[in-house]
Amino acid sequence: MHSEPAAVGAAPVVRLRGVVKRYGAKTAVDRLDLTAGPGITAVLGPNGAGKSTTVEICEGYRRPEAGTAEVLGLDPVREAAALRPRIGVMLQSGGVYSGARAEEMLRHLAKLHAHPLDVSALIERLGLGSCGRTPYRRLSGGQQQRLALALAVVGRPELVFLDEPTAGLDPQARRATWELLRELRADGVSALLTTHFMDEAEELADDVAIIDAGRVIAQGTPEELCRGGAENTLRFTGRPGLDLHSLLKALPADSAAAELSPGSYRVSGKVDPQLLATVTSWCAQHGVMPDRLSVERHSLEDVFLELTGKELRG
Ligand SMILES: Nc1ncnc2c1ncn2[C@@H]1O[C@H](COP(=O)(O)OP(=O)(O)OP(=O)(O)O)[C@@H](O)[C@H]1O
Repeated sequence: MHSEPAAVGAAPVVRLRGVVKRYGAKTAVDRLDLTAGPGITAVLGPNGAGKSTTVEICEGYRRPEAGTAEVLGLDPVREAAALRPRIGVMLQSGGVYSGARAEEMLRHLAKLHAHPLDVSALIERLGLGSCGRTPYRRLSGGQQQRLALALAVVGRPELVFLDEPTAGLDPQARRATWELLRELRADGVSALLTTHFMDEAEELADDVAIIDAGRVIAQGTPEELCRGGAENTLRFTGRPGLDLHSLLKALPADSAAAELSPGSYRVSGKVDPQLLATVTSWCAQHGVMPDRLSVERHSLEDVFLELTGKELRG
């Protein structure tokens, strides 16, 4: 289920090959291959899968023990001086002087770039208007996080790295963050983000890479992953006690049918238009009116669970 990113033919913004990173005896990243094209790439994985380490390697903060890393065609460690002005990094709170005020910091950083975003609009967009003059240390956790995002993008980088950009934000701030990232994408800014939120990946990402135990185990658009990773389910209600052996005889060999509770049926397998037609035609032959007939597509969450055997939050 490994496929190239959405923008086929476009130069990758990130290309990792055989990357290994160990912390003592612990192999955090294990011969990892990842190609991210332009647009938004979400990296999903259970706790401890190696997501942050992978992003830190791309940012040039960690040097891999083996393998190669290329970001915008450059080596993030050896060519850091050339790369830094072209990327944005969302730092955790440690990177900011605690007495600095939000707006001052943004205006200062904007001046260092040739084509910065409009600072006032960015402050407004991220709901930082009321705290523009507040020293950093007095901002709430959510405000500090939104400011970190603003600082990462104000210089209009070609590529921005975001490690769990919306963790801990309220729903409104999450939506505002998504909208900002979509606008930036339309403006040609690419993003590589880690997230624990499936809806974030489904809403935002052009491409999703699922990491487990230090390796990319699946990659594709959310649609590709949902289509390729799992079977779908068809549900209907009818009168209780239908002859499921007879129904199964009409269905392809790899299908299954069950009466979950009296009168509530589930058919699983390769649910395609042909299977749907077979079920409804079998119902017609047996005088059954299939009420509440629905086809449920597997979500990214189902695919993730199936591939990793783990919930997103460990
Ligand atoms: N500085 C470090 N020293 C020792 N071990 C580390 C260090 N940083 C990470 N690890 C270990 O390496 C593995 C991968 O960690 P990493 O933070 O990259 O995973 P992650 O997917 O980002 O996890 P999470 O979702 O919990 O943030 C984990 O087992 C972690 O405990």
